[in-house]
Amino acid sequence: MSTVLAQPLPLTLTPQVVGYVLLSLVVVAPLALWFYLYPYTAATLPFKNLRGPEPTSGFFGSLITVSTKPIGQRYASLTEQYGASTVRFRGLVGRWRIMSTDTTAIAHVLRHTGQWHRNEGFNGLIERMTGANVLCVEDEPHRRQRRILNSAFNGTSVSAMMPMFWEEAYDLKKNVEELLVEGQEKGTQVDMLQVYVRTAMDIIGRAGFNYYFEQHKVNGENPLSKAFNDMINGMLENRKLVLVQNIFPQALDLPTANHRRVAKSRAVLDGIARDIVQSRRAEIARDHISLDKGDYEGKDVISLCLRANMGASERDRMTEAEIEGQIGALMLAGNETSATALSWATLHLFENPDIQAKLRAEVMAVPDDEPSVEVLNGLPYLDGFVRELLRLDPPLPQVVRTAAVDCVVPLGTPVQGRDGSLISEIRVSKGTDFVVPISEMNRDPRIWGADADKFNPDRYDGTVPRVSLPGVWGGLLSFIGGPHHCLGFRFALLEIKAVLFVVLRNFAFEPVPGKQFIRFSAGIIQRSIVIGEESKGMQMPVIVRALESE
Ligand code: HEM
Repeated sequence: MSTVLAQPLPLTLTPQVVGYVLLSLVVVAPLALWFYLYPYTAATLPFKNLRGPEPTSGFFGSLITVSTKPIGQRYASLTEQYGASTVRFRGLVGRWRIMSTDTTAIAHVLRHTGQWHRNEGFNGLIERMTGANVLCVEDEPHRRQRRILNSAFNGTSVSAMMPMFWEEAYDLKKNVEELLVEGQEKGTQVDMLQVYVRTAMDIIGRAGFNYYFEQHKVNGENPLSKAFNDMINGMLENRKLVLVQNIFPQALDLPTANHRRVAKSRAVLDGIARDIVQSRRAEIARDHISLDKGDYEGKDVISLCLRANMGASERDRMTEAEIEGQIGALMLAGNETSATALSWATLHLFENPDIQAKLRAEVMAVPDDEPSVEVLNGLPYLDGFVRELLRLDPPLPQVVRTAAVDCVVPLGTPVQGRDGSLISEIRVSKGTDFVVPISEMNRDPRIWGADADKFNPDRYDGTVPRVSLPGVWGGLLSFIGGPHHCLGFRFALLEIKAVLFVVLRNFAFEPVPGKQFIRFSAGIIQRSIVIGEESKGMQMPVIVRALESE
């Protein structure tokens, strides 16, 4: 038995020892981290046989090369260059990404939500802003929340929202009329994106939780929307921090000024959300609202969720905090998406006067100012226009999934590896990102033909045979597919059609001379930026003329 070994080592903090410790912290630790992030992950990469570009930057990997290309062509050059539908490249801080245009691989990743989660940093960001809602939870909590929410977004529930969509669309008409300068026969320049953002917020407030934002009246200064916008700006303003948070979600806990601002706005948002849910619950308890009533009252998403929750077993229910959290989720998911789509619709209208005239003729021929859902959905050219709009300009040009476990992705068409062998499935390790290139798939000439980049609402007349993409709607990926597919896709389609119906019957759109647009996405949404006016952020200036004046 050795008593010597049990003695603690005699360690005196001499300047020399302190020097060694500091040296290891300053030199050895970063070296070890660098070695792990780059040479080690490259050597042990399970899919190193896949082709792909070498990184151009240690921090950004190949992201700069990819993201400086126009949306819709970001990955096409990679697939062309490497002659493969599936390529690998480095993302931020050495993290590996796979990008695939193989429909089997995409369908597999979108369907297998137990293996493929949304990015951890993204989920963390959303949760910090709006709570643990459907936008950022995974696995069992997601299935549970989604089951309750589905009842509010099925065809019947969304059709019942139609009277409210009409009210809001006609409110938009009134607001645009107020913006038009009298006597300007050639029309007035209006930023239609601003108009649509306010309308979409009004719509989501009423349809989502029976709340009146009245954004046009209050100039966007409603307390809830103000707290919400302030929170988003606080979270996204510091772009460097956003990048770091994406890789290290722990950075969300740093006591920065922006994070304090987010916490403050979040407290306001939570307070209002709590009041809203209590009011909806009180209305149901008083049986003030009956779902049998023919009117719109009580059919908002939160009221429907509360009812579905009451009917669910305890295990399947949403918690109080989860229900309140859906308010932020709806504001986040249902505002800019629809508004951006409408602003791109306006661009396609003024860029294609013939299409604008044909579409106007179709909607003008409808005798009713507020047609039924069936009549609206039965307008073939409007339907083709909306499909073409969401094909060419999906508000979310890509989504990214991250492997939650080591797993395998099958390929429909094998690709040739670096060693010349054929790869028919890809083994990936936990933490690998998978990019679903929505825009590229929606514009792929192999699927859509040689004129894939052309805006052509007539391509849906049923005569062109084409491969269907694994999306929930229209054979497109715009609302993606699988258990995380857009919950609000029926809602968005009716909303967009109702607004287009009203604006086309009342206004004509022409381009503002000299203004050219680029499609830009630094984050999630594809925005419209005017070349030379980048500092103004996203906008859609257009010349608007009231039709009665003709
Ligand atoms: C044209 C408009 C819209 C487009 C193109 C769109 C597209 C998408 C896409 C691509 C996703 C998947 C995101 C991901 O998983 O990374 C998504 C999710 C979602 N969308 Fe939409 N969206 C639109 C409008 C709306 C509206 C109006 C609402 C609500 C009223 C809504 C509610 C949601 C929700 C709650 C999710 C999360 C679903 C889940 O993870 O289970 N969206 N949307």
